[in-house]
Amino acid sequence: MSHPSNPFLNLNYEPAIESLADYHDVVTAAEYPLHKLRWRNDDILPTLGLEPSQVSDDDFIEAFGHFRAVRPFLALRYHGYQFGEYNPQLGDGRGFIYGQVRGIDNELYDFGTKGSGRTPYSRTADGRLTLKGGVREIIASEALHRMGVKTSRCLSLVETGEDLWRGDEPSPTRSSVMVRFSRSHIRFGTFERLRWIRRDDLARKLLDHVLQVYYPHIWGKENQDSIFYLELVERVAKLCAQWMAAGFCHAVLNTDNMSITGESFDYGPFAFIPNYDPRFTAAYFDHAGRYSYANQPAACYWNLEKLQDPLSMVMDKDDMQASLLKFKDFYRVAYCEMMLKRLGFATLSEPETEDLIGAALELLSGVQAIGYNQFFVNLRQSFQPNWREDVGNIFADHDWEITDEQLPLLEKWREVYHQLLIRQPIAELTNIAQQLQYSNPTIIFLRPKIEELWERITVNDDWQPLYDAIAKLKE
Ligand SMILES: Nc1ncnc2c1ncn2[C@@H]1O[C@H](COP(=O)(O)OP(=O)(O)OP(=O)(O)O)[C@@H](O)[C@H]1O
Ligand SMILES: [Mg+2]
Repeated sequence: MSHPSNPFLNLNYEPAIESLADYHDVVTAAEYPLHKLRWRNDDILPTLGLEPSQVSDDDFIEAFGHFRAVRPFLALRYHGYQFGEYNPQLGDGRGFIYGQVRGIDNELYDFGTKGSGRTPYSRTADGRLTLKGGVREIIASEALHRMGVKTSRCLSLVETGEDLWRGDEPSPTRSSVMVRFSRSHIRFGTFERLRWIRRDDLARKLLDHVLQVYYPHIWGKENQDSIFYLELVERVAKLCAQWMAAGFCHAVLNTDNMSITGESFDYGPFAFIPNYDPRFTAAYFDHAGRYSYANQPAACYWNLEKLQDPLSMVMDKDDMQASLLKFKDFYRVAYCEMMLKRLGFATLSEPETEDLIGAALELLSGVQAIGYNQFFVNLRQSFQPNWREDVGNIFADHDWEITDEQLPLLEKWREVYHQLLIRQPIAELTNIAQQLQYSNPTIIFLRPKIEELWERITVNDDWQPLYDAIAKLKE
């Protein structure tokens, strides 16, 4: 059954990482008893120069379920620090690069699989992805994308009809294979492996590749390596700030899950925080809270610092350390920018920004009954131009359970917000309302919500609630 017209098989794939030869193994895809397309991300197709109407479900299944090949499948080699311990036995154990293709934005993108079968790096594991794991990854990436986080997306999810056994899901559980659309699958751990095998030459070659493809504005400049590391620090700090503002806890910030492009990916035991609790920890196995919500900036900093070891094979370490010290400032600027937007403002003066964010976090921290993202949704939905007229109008009809002792926290926030509104011209109020809509999607994917959607799938095989929930992100 050949489909010469399948648009995915006719894209102009580029042998980018493939031509470098030293960073992958060629592997084969698993064959499955079933191929049911459960998710196709039509939002991504225009970036590939494709109209959704030109691409059939069968096209998706042929390319990303049967894995009809255009280029060789490449399982990438990498190591990584996992919860602080170096692990030289990693690598793509259940995925490969299906192909790399240039978007109409002229950026190079990866189609990377997850759950596509065993590879030389699978160790004792099955090379598979659970259907629930696939669904959760779709939810995380779509929600984060909507909230302005630089993230990979899921291009497709195909259910594959196998029984899988997992400790963290009622088993047997259903299987799937996902194709992820991402800027790059080159991880910090890709460089760490080169240090372990003591190959300065390969580190140089890989870094040149990274610069040419993902940092072309730096490539060829004097001090290009130094500028690269500084920009990576900035990108990672910014990404981390985006997670924090979104109330997102990634849960597994190991160096094999850190992209060299500063893009967020690999959504396993992640969670959106229910309320503002800095110690919130998403992974049940993270007993020490290493990757708790509030530890994420420190974890990213630690990962960037560790990356200096392999990069020092080709560039100066003291110079990198000096750049790393700027992490905090980059983080702060990006965090304030994101939070301000969520609160309705494009820019404010520095003291105004500090006051507003400070009052919001004090309120959310002191009144745990107000959900973190719920607060921003309530703000979006309650905001009225008449808030400017009288502080008493602000959240006048809220239904949060607030005790008398907690009331001053709300009063304080109201006061700060009111003062800011007074200083805005009246014409600015529509911009605030728009900004609130833009930055605060009304659907929040807390764990009970995800479980509810999964329940409908697992009990009734009803996928509509999931599709509806994701469509709601567009509002
Ligand atoms: N079911 C599995 N079969 C084979 N290898 C696996 C399996 N689950 C995880 N691994 C491997 O264990 C390591 C850590 O897994 P982790 O969950 O961070 O990555 P992943 O989710 O598999 O992939 P990615 O980081 O690309 O999203 C990776 O090398 C991964 O390939
Ligand atoms: Mg991973």
